[in-house]
Amino acid sequence: MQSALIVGKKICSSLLLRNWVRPLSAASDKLTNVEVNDKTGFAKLTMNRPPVNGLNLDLLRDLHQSIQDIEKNKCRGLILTSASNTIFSAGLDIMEMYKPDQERLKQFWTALQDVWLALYGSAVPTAAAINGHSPAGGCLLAASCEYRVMLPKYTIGLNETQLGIVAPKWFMSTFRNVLPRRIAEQALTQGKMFTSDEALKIGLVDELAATKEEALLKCEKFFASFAKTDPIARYLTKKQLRHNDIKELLDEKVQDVENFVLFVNQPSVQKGLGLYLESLKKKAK
Ligand SMILES: CCCCCCC/C=C/C(=O)SCCNC(=O)CCNC(=O)[C@H](O)C(C)(C)COP(=O)(O)OP(=O)(O)OC[C@H]1O[C@@H](n2cnc3c(N)ncnc32)[C@H](O)[C@@H]1OP(=O)(O)O
Repeated sequence: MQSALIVGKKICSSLLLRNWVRPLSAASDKLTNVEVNDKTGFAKLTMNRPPVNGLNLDLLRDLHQSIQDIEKNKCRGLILTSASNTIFSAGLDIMEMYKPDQERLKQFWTALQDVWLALYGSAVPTAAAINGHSPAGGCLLAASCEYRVMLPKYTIGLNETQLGIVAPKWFMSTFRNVLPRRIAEQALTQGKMFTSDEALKIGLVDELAATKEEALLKCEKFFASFAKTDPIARYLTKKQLRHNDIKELLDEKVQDVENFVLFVNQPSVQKGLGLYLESLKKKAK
């Protein structure tokens, strides 16, 4: 795993946080980066897997570790964002699902479940500064946060049905937690990708911002809105509201992995994924 915790722009060497600092590998190898503002206590968690922040096993494991670290350090807010100028995250790395190694496939799905459980259930207030396109798994991450600020002229949505695949129940509950049920149902069945303006209109994002810096500031302003609330009361309220969604996955975690493995291995699904990958590569040329 290759993520680095940086406090106040420099690697933290205080006694309090010494255990936190995981060994740094070469900068080009880092998949996530955490910077904590030591004045505000807000953590910025940046995904950095070029070109599109495809969520592969390694990035998911890094994300999970970083979320846990932020939580353990009792940061006062977590802002999820991307190092790319145009892509928040392209969602699941389809290469993990196409002609997969079976053991890795299980680990991959388990890692995604763990990231979702940690982010959706986080005790720390969470926000996403969506500074680029955010399809499928990218949208799942953003929607798991409590607040979203998006830059203009990008797209966001759960587009699974357009790929001929079915988003699992917990993807859908995450959407339903943000959107009115009827809009969620239409969007999910159509596999609709929303422009930033459309996303704002339906409430999939809370605000638009002209730049990433402005988006980060707006996320911080959201955290500041909790200044007069008790953090434990705040967390317990969030926990109760999200309890059923979390419990549903926890109760079926192993079965959910089995369902995923079974689904992915179907010849028709493999064929569809292969064609989709080809179309992405053709488009890139
Ligand atoms: C099978 C059972 C499943 C059960 C449920 C699973 C739920 C699934 C959730 C998911 O997240 S599935 C993934 C859905 N994601 C997408 O549909 C996004 C696809 N990508 C795009 O739309 C675009 O790439 C983009 C994100 C809008 C970026 O466009 P841009 O023009 O900037 O870059 P590209 O030239 O298209 O891509 C660069 C490079 O990256 C490859 N790539 C893009 N997305 C993915 C991906 N999701 N997985 C793997 N690889 C991806 C793309 O092919 C290009 O590769 P190269 O040609 O450079 O090798």
